[in-house]
Amino acid sequence: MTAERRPLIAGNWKMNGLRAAKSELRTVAAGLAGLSAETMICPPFTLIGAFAADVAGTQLMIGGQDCHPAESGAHTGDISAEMLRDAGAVAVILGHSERRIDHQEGDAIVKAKVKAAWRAGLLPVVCVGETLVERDAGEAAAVVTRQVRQSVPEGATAVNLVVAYEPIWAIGTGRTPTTDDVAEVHGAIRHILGERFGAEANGIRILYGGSVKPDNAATLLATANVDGALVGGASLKAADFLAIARAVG
Ligand SMILES: O=C[C@H](O)COP(=O)(O)O
Repeated sequence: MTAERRPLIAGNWKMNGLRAAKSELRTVAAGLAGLSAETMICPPFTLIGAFAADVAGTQLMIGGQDCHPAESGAHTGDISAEMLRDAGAVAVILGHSERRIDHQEGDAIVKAKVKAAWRAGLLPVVCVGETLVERDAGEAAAVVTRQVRQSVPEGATAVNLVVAYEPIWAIGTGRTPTTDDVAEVHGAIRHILGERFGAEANGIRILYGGSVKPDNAATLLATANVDGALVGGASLKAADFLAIARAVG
């Protein structure tokens, strides 16, 4: 991490959480005072409005987990970036591997969604990551580089883009790459961002995600070019999420 990249610890609740989970959110918001990291919780769509109202005035931000590329229209079941913004979200996770796999989302649609996020004034957190087969074939850096090239539109800057590296085989499994492997892939992401966006790339935050827990957070967060974490399971427990946020040096 560098002085020019403020660490971001983001929690992705995925399809978890009912209204009663507000007490967990309040515990998180109340525990953030004095932390150096920015923090964000991305609950399911159904909780965004209530959560955003609840944390107003605190340093905890609320984000969405996906959006449709269009502003409005005949897209049953979808949510636009403008709707997220209207509900109180300030950011949106895009291209998560669970979206890429469950909903067959490719880089082109992710790119269109990033443009939608920018149109609505949301900060996109663009997820990339390799499968275990690709990792074992030595292709992790190449796969992730291609995803960044094809998922991120022209016009990315230090303030309008966050990238999250999430090796698919590390998500929810308790397995993590070695810090050398994380550093290699984050270095590759920084490199392709630099090729495309010049000096702006030095300010773009690159998060690591995949089985981040209180006991491994400090090591992962101290790795070169790791500017924060995208936390799944451990973000559902306020104590664990706060412990991860405190692990930022
Ligand atoms: O978006 C978060 C990731 O998919 C990581 O999930 P996890 O921390 O449960 O492995």
